[in-house]
Amino acid sequence: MSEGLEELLILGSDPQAKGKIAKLRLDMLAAARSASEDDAQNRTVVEVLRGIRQRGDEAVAAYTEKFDRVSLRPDEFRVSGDELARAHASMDTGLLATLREAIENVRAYQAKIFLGHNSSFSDGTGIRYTPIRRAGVCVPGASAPLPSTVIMTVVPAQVAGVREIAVVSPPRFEGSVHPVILAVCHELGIDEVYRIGGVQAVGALAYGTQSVRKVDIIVGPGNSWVQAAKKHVAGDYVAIDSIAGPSEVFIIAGDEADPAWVAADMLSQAEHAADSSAIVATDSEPLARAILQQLASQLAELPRAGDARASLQRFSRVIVVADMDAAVELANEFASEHLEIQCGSRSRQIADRINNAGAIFIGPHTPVAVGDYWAGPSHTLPTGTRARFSSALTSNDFLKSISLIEYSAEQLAACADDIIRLAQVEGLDAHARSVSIRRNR
Ligand SMILES: NC(=O)c1ccc[n+]([C@@H]2O[C@H](COP(=O)([O-])OP(=O)(O)OC[C@H]3O[C@@H](n4cnc5c(N)ncnc54)[C@H](O)[C@@H]3O)[C@@H](O)[C@H]2O)c1
Ligand SMILES: N[C@H](CO)Cc1c[nH]c[nH+]1
Ligand SMILES: [Zn+2]
Repeated sequence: MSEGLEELLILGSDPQAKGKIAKLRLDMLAAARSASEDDAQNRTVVEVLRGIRQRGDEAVAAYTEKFDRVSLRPDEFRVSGDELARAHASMDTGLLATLREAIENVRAYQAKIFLGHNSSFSDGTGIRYTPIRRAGVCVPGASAPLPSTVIMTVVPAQVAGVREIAVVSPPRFEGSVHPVILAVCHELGIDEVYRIGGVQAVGALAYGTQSVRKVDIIVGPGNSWVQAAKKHVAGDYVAIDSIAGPSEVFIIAGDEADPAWVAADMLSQAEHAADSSAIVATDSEPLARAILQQLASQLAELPRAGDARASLQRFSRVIVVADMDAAVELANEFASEHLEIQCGSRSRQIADRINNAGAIFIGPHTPVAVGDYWAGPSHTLPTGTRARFSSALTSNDFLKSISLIEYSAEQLAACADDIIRLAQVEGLDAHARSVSIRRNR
């Protein structure tokens, strides 16, 4: 048995297994929901947002100093065009070629699934879609700078036709944003980039300050602070996408799965941050034990082992279930951001039974990294069981629709009595009159 990781194993035959799984889920839920309760994080988020609303730039600078330990004047929030161009010019050409291909994959997929096509029907109804005018995009930069997130958020917005896109990312790289993040922004034609992050950046985008113009929608992943802030401003000040917090993977593995591959995929999400999660459900106890052994040996070789070990200990388990039905039930209950199915030829059939997941990765050759970087669907995905009601970020999230109704005199005459009857039953006489008054014209 692998040293130090035995505690991750939950055997279905253990009388306490149900309790252990329920506790894991509750602990994860509590962490994911913390900002909705009256707790310390919530109080800080409210205080920071109030500061930004009342004092604008001055508060953004003060909280950037406090939380990011970077001192910036408001006229330094925005990254200059020169810095963006320099970052782009100094990018390795091989990396640039790879990024361009990833961008094309995302653009092609987001265009294929785009629903924003106007319709007008012969019955006098129709719908017109318009892109949201101005979007703010959060790009993580504290645990690790994530240039891929620029692609996975900006490209869907561009496909939808969003005219103005402002990117925010914390100033964690020599007081600025990581150059590859800047280079990708430049490559995508984004020239509005701010070296601010966390709650203060979400507040600046939501309310507007002297140097940051208010946006209409804020999207993108981030730590629990960023997501808590998005939740606070949502609906009143701006729209948001989903709550896309600390990364998660749930893996359904059959005895045909390779334990080394399963362990590698667990670690690939566990390394994101100390509050990430990686859970396996398998009907094979020998596989479960082999995965734990692999986890221990691969963890020892991982540069970001600290975060990965912490997230393994907090929110990760290898659960031995009675059969695949039980694994499917657990997967639907955990509603994970990423769901991998490594069950050989049964994988696709099992995938058909999943209702709750941000994205499903089917078969042994589809590690989450394929979606993180390459395939086309956005890697911005709902976490904390919110895949029960939220979805991956897509080009469609940047659309709003306007309903259209245009009746002729004949159409109105044909339904006048019915409308009048419905208005009268609600006691709304003026509604009824607005129809009857048109009758004899
Ligand atoms: N669900 C998804 O789609 C998805 C995609 C990519 C990344 N992620 C996740 O995004 C997260 C990115 O995390 P990150 O660490 O890079 O952070 P981040 O860049 O999202 O946010 C960092 C900011 O949080 C603020 N902050 C940190 N601690 C604070 C505190 N104690 N009080 C007030 N503010 C505080 C600071 O301003 C800091 O700049 C990871 O958990 C990763 O797993 C999720
Ligand atoms: N796995 C993350 C989403 O939870 C996305 C990402 C970016 N870079 C690497 N991975
Ligand atoms: Zn990842």
